[in-house]
Amino acid sequence: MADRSGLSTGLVVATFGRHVLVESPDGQRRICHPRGKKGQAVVGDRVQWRPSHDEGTVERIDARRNLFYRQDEIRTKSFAANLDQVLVLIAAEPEFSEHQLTRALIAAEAEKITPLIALNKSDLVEPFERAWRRLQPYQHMGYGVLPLSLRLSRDTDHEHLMQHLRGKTTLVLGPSGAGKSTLINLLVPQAQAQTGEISKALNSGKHTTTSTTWYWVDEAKTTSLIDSPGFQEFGLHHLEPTALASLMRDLRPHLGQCKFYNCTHRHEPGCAVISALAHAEAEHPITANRYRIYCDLFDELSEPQW
Ligand SMILES: Nc1nc2c(ncn2[C@@H]2O[C@H](COP(=O)(O)OP(=O)(O)OP(=O)(O)O)[C@@H](O)[C@H]2O)c(=O)[nH]1
Ligand SMILES: [Zn+2]
Repeated sequence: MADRSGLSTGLVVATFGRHVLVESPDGQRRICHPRGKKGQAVVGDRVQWRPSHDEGTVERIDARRNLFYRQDEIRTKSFAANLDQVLVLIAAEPEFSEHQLTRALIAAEAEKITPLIALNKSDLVEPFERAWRRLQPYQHMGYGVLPLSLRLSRDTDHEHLMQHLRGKTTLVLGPSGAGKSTLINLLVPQAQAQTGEISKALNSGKHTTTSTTWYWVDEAKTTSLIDSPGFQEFGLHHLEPTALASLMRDLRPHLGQCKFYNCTHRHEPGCAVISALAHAEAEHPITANRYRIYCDLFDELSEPQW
């Protein structure tokens, strides 16, 4: 419904280039174009839009609770907003990257939302045990790890997943081959149809294919998933390198205990983080892998941005 200024509210459910698909509270969807060069709306944005013919223009983007960036080799770009949760789906096979996992956890921590890790393919017993062991430090840090076998235990997995997802907007992130499509099709059986509809709407408008997409899981529209095909890594460039350690749950307990108040924890004498590295049995251990990832990210965030 339009207000007196002629503006209607809506939710951005897909994006394609600078154009967005906006869903009205009554469920109607239409393509909206940005007004001028103002900020780009992303999936999850609540917007004020104005109809023009059978399309519309986005006039305003409502204040965001949070904003997430994705990154590839070339650039960083905002792509999702107003999330409640990030679900990192990894699997026994292919072997997951701790670097990617850590980036996801840091991106979520920076926005004060709780990430959930799901480890798929528990039917592949040996690789699963290996992967589970690799995740032990993360469980120790307090992250929940949900074991799944989307192939063998669909019904129980469905129930367990829903216990975590119900009532929330969750971004699903997973490296290729972990089972992300399987998971989305399990939770949103009509996902392919929804995507088909979106492509149709876009093709008729001569737009390119959609990237990030919002799916309603339930008819009452209380639970939703966001899928972003090809999405592998969060962009972290909006973070200061000096903020990194406080966003890593294993490093955080050591902060404030280094000799230098502005310690970067990379080479300084009397560094509590470096000293924790040497003591695997400490109350808050730091693994060599996590420390290396910290150093890599510190360097990455210290590089100038173009
Ligand atoms: N063994 C086993 N295989 C599974 C399980 N879940 C999914 N797979 C298989 O893993 C492969 C990848 O699953 P997809 O759902 O296509 O994975 P994806 O993450 O969407 O991968 P991309 O399409 O490459 O992005 C498929 O061959 C699935 O059948 C599981 O629980 N156990
Ligand atoms: Zn230090």
